[in-house]
Amino acid sequence: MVSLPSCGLYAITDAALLPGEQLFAGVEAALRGGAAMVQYRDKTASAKERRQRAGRLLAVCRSHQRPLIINDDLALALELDADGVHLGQDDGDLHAARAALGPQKLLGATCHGSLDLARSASGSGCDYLAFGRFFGSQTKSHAVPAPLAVLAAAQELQLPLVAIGGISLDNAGQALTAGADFLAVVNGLFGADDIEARAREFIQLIHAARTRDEQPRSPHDSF
Ligand SMILES: Cc1ncc(COP(=O)(O)OP(=O)(O)O)c(N)n1
Ligand SMILES: Cc1nc(C(=O)O)sc1CCOP(=O)(O)O
Ligand SMILES: [Mg+2]
Repeated sequence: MVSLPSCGLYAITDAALLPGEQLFAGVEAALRGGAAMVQYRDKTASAKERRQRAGRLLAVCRSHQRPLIINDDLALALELDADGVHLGQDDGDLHAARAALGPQKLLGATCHGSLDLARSASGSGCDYLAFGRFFGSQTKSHAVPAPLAVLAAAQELQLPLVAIGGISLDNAGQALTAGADFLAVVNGLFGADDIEARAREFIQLIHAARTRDEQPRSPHDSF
């Protein structure tokens, strides 16, 4: 059983950016670069192809002891004994998913910019809450915009918070400062010429933000 890290880079696959064998090489590179978690997201392949690809990705992730989350498809996650599933608002009931997965597997939910959705997801036994999109996304340009302030508001739920949507090296700091624990990235990671190096760059930003947060306040601080 691979558990959820406390923070990090959440690498989400894309069939157009990673065609054919590039899917496996790209995910391997992201993991070598230090990605904390991988999501297999594929809106175009057949059910058979998705089963084959997800099975191979699971082996890749297992070799790095990192969780593989299946997007949308609880049945596939259960069939493959993957590490968990990510469900959006139209992807099925979260309570039922938790019951089917059991307590050990990971369940993530899309909460857009809504604290009410986040509270409900938390009550359904989710392991992390995803918010976004925070920036313009090439992968999903029609995704509903969300304000960064929802990340501060969601701290009350005491679950890991995932920021998604148009995240790049240039704006990642804003999401981290606002309270994100994980950066979920598609194009900003898998669109890079050197995926491993890009993953390392994101992780440096995440670690820098964590280190800043953990620094004790100086006696000269005015707050
Ligand atoms: C980590 C993470 N956050 C949000 C999503 C989006 O899920 P959903 O709203 O179901 O949209 P699709 O990804 O299915 O298009 C996600 N996949 N992962
Ligand atoms: C899959 C997805 N969900 C979103 C949401 O807002 O729920 S945004 C998004 C696309 C993320 O890809 P990129 O990092 O390329 O913008
Ligand atoms: Mg979905």
